[in-house]
Amino acid sequence: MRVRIEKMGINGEGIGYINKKPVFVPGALVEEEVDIEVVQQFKTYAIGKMKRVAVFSKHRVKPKCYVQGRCQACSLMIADADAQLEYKRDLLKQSLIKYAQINPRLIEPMVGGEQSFGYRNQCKLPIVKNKETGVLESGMYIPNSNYFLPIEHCIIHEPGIENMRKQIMKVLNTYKLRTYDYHQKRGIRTLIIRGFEGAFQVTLVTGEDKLPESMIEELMALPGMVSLWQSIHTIKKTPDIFGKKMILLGGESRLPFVFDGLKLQVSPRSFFQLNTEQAKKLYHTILEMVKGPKDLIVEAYSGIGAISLYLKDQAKEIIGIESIKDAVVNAAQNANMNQADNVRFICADAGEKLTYIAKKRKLDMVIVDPPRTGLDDVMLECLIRSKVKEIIYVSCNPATLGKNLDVLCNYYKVERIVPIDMFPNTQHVECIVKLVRV
Ligand SMILES: C[S@@+](CC[C@H](N)C(=O)[O-])C[C@H]1O[C@@H](n2cnc3c(N)ncnc32)[C@H](O)[C@@H]1O
Repeated sequence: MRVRIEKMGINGEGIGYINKKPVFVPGALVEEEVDIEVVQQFKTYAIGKMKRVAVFSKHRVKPKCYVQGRCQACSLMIADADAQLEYKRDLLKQSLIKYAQINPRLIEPMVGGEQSFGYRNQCKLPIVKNKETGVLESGMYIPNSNYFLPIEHCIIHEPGIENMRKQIMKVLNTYKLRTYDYHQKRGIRTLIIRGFEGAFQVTLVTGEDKLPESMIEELMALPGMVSLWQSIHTIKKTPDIFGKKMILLGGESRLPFVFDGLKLQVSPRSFFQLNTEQAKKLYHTILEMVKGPKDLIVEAYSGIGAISLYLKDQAKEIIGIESIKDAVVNAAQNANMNQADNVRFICADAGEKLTYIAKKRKLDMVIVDPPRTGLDDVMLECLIRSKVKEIIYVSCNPATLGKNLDVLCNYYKVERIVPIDMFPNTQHVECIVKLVRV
């Protein structure tokens, strides 16, 4: 069956129509005509498997990665960089129109980056033993399946991370570690590496294993190893990658780095932006939107406090709220290291704590940077009741952003929408929205 692709979907698939019913075709691009086989039929849509491209998009390029299309992380790698920016802006536009009837003219051009590859400063990869060779391999589970795809080399990770990953895997294999066994609660589950400028923090997520001392020494001797952790994680079905128990195996407990003049440090379980260069543009745009001195700014979902500290000269007082304790401890130390006496951090649920603060204090501005799930009802209710004059909403999910804006736009006017390409080659869309109370 031949289908013309009309637009891109949120997972980076092409969308065409058969008898007005949308068909999602992974691997197809807008303006292409593709021959497909319909492999799944649902009431309101279908899934098509591409057999052949009959008419190619002028933006199609040969993917640089040998597992592109199989690992499914970089679905837009088959398009040139300019087309990717357009597709993502269009995805954002579709969501904001669908959920919140936002005027698309407010959406500015997407801010691209210089680096389309080698930008990711962290990897989180499951480890599985190859049944034929007995070798431990790091890779990815294909979404919605149990199929493990070993990834020898990922061109999205920073080269230093990839180099470290290969060296660590060599050591793990020398010591013949086993893959995690749910019954025995032993073995290795995941390898997490975070790195900045040649310095690395590594976490081995395992069962209740006692790791060999000589292996720890070998890992600590790897060039650039600054901080080595073990995370004991024995819960079977959970989206959490880290376990509750963390053991420092060697080196520093935190990874220090400099971000655009700020001295920062981060613990394994704390969040920090994955694309350092684009994060500078993200923060710079927020700074531009803050516009001048305020009395009180609250940053909800503040991670290690980087946005609050970036804005430290913009307000008499800044309060960050974050639910992960390690991140709050990092943030407080980061404030100290940057002599930011006017910035403090609280460990709490953002919606609940902001509700409490808003009852006592007048808020000039609230910055929210929630996870993909967006703002919950407590936070939305609080923002509406607090009558805060300005909101800056940093979003990594156009769908939840759209749904949240639908509520907020009864009280706020959208002033600017700036999409930033934090994850080139993937379908992920990040953007910043400035809202002003009507
Ligand atoms: C997208 S990150 C933003 C971090 C930070 N703004 C930055 O730029 O580095 C979202 C953060 O929200 C935190 N978080 C998630 N749910 C939360 C909640 N209910 N209350 C407070 N913080 C939460 C996460 O731990 C994470 O650090």
